[in-house]
Amino acid sequence: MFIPTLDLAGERGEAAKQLVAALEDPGFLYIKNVQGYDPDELLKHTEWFFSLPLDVRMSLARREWNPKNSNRYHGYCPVIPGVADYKENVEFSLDLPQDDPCVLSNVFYEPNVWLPDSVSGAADFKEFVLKYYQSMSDLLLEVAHLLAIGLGKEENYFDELFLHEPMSTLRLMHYPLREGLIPEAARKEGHVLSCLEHTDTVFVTFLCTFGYRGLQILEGGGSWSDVEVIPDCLIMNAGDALVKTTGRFKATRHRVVDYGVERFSVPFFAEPGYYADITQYGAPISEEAIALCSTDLPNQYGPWLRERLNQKQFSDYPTGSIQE
Ligand SMILES: O=C(O)CCC(=O)C(=O)O
Ligand SMILES: [Fe+2]
Repeated sequence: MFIPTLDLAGERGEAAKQLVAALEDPGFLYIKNVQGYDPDELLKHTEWFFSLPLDVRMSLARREWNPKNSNRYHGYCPVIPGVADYKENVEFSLDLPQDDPCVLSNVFYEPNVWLPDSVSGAADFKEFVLKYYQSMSDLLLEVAHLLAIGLGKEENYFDELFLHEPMSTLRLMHYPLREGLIPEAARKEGHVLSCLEHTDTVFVTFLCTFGYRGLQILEGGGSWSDVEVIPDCLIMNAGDALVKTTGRFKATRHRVVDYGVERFSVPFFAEPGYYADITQYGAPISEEAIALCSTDLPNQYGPWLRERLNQKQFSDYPTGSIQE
């Protein structure tokens, strides 16, 4: 399948048109010339985290996986035995001060969890994660501006979504070599999957897969197509919240095939603020948008996300784990 490339160093009007066309179909694109994006540095820090002893990683685990901890939404999620997805990840969001009213009242804004400085390398890791998070947040704003221009609106048309404590999530992922029995649910069309087919729930995702193959997207005709790795480009895809917000575009289904090699990837899930109204930007025109908008789900992003995650039943968010 042809996946177009958006060049952020190119002419903005042209880039805006390309962005809209790519989000329409195939719903995936490459982005090149992203400021602050250095995959080598990102891989170094990602590998560092997952090479820590399991008990150190588990010290950041969400309460679901480590009852001693209070964090429910951010932090570490280990490989879950018996589950078809075979991955571990650690997640970070906006680093708000502990006494911020959002932090005190809302599980989605709970503080990030960090390793103590006594763990050698932890301070560097934190500094890098915050820096990368900021680069991806800046990228989100630029993409939102191009999207607005491409739709014939004022550049700041979507800004309100992201002005107040955006909930974006940075996830560092590791797919270790599989051990033990492979659950039947992980076997599809002669492949073993390490991440099952899904759409992303968020606005858009900026994904780094380093040099690793394995990512596949579902084509209109129903067959799966490999997403080729292009060095120095991020992969971007549309999520359910973009479809709901704009009433158009395509949250393309994707999955990861296990080729029997260890794999790392880093998605940045770009998200509106908890209270952002995600219904106000346009009447639904795509079939998918009509389906997403016709439900009686909440219109504010945070409550909507909670419902969607509960509906989708991802293995890392068991129902109830992120209730208020
Ligand atoms: O690991 C990848 O390449 C993709 C991961 C993914 O799709 C996700 O975490 O939503
Ligand atoms: Fe995904």
